[in-house]
Amino acid sequence: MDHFELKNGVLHAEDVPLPKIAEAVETPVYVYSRATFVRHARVFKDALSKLDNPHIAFAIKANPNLAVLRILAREGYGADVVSAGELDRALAAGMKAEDIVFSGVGKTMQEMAHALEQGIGQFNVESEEEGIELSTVAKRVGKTAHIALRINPDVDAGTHAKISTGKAENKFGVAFDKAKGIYVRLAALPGLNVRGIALHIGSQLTSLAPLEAAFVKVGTLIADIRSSGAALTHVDLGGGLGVTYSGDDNPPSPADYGDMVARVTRDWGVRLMFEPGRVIAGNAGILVTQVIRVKPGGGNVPFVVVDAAMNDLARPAMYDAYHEFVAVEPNGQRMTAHIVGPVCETGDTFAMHRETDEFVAGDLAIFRTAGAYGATMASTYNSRGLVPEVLVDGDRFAVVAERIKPATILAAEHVPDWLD
Ligand SMILES: Cc1ncc(COP(=O)(O)O)c(C=O)c1O
Ligand SMILES: N[C@@H](CCCC[NH3+])C(=O)O
Repeated sequence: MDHFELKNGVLHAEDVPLPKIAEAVETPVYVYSRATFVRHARVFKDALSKLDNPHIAFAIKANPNLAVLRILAREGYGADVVSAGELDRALAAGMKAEDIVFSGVGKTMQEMAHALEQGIGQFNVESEEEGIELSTVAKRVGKTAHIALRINPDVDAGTHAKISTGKAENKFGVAFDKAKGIYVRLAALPGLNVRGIALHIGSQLTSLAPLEAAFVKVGTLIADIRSSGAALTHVDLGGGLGVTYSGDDNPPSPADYGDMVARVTRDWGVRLMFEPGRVIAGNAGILVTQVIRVKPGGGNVPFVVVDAAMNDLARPAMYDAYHEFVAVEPNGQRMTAHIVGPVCETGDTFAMHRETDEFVAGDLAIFRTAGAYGATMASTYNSRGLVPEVLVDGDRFAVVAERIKPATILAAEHVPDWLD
């Protein structure tokens, strides 16, 4: 259940009719529900209630909007960041530096220094080389870097290849069989407090089995590392829990996930950390769009051309992802159509042969489950603007990210004198 429902035949975000937002802000526009974010944050936290003081760091790559981060900060969430830009957003939203974890294979030394100066809680170090550089930077700025070593458990997460992160051929983490040696060597370096292990095997996981398999491997590694005399007090289990995009999906519930984690980690004696992204944000947002026109297509299946495109919502083009597409004011009739955007790419196709509400030019529609990896992955391809974001709270709403118009982007470009 989310907070985007039909009331008197019109889709609402909480208590706000979507046509009202479309009229005020124009389309396309991302719309978020504060109540849904809060509910998801609490459901996930409750699912971990059997654990002793778990740390939850929202993976802000999923939705870095400042207002969204403020909601989660108020729910006691920290952040998982992958760049200095994300770090600064989390801080700007009111998240405490000590509650922030810095992941990513390509942290630069400047980013490391910046994060240390801010007092960041933990670096999830993804290679021995990175750990050595971090030691150098920590000494230089006179701070201690608390680190977890990200391991690559080489398990198949059973998700789309482009969002799988825990197979040996993926770029993330250090090889499982090298982890103990790297851990022990990094622990001897100055400026580092090597305190734990991190892992994250992939996103949109619809089964707990690969997660459990990876966590069991971590259990053996913990014992192995401790047997060498090294201390290990923290384990970051990452994110990855899937959400429902279509009725055919059946992702595990946060409660089932929490039970599995409690069972597998019972004897670890560590503080557990989590990095959920999609499960918090996915169904807390939609993309509102308007039908530009309906044109005939081959085999009598029409194209419904909408004003949103692959540059606004990249997931269907990148991962063949399914997003439910429904009318804001359904007339009760149905049609089968291809749903496409205006961008000049064949891949700018949201759905083929989709059975959906009947549409004519001018109708409003939404793509559901667009709150995670939606606005944040937008680009300006085809010199289109960046879609605005609106946050709804009960019967009020606010623009929480403005539309960046093509003219603004054009104004940031310059023709050098010597071209004249
Ligand atoms: C290191 C890391 N942590 C957390 C996440 C969040 O994942 P999800 O949105 O699937 O929960 C990701 C993205 O997959 C990630 O790469
Ligand atoms: N962008 C991806 C998820 C990436 C996860 C990052 N490790 C998606 O939309 O599904």
